[in-house]
Amino acid sequence: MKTLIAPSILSVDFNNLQQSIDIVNRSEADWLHLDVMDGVFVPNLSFGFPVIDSVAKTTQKPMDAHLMVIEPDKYIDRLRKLGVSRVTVHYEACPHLHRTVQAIKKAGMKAGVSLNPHTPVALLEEIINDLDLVLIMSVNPGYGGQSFIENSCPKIEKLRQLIDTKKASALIQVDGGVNFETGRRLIDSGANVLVAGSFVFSAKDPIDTINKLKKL
Ligand SMILES: O=C(CO)[C@@H](O)[C@H](O)COP(=O)(O)O
Repeated sequence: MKTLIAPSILSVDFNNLQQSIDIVNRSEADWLHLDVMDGVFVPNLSFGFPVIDSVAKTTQKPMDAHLMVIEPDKYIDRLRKLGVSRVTVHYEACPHLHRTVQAIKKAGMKAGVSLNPHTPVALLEEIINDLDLVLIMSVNPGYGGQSFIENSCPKIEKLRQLIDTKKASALIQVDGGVNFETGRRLIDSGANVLVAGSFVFSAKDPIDTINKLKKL
């Protein structure tokens, strides 16, 4: 399948949020990635429903929400009402992960599970067939602009093997430190969806950067 690109707006200038949404709209990006942080699960706050509500009014791309929050179940219904298509929760934040995944799907959205860099893919063995997506964090979540963690490529290879062995259909998404060089290696390791924030929005030509990532 073709690689999907999901630009993250975490590192944009929020004074000019509409300008960033327009960039994504005019590019070949597949999804718009929304990094929601609660200051508890990760040591940073980002944005919540009011911003997602504004974004929803003008984005032409499906919204892909990555919840870096404790108790994500509380937010599923509101995300659905705002028109979010995909919700990804953290394995490390969900003691009843199966219930959370089912709740996202019951609400009519695609369900993803994200793994922090230290969390082994083998922990997904019993739930992989219920998932639409697995998000491998290639940085410790919380901030944009961090360095890519090298172990992410072998980790993706292990996940690809698990998905194939279990005949599952989950997409493999990767987030953190994605650029042309790491993106190429991630795709070679088996990734399907690349999230890129600072690399896109600090580029001279963000639209061209998104389109080139798509062609990797
Ligand atoms: O979820 C996160 C950070 O927790 C990411 O979406 C980052 O925002 C990716 O940023 P870059 O590494 O591409 O700047």
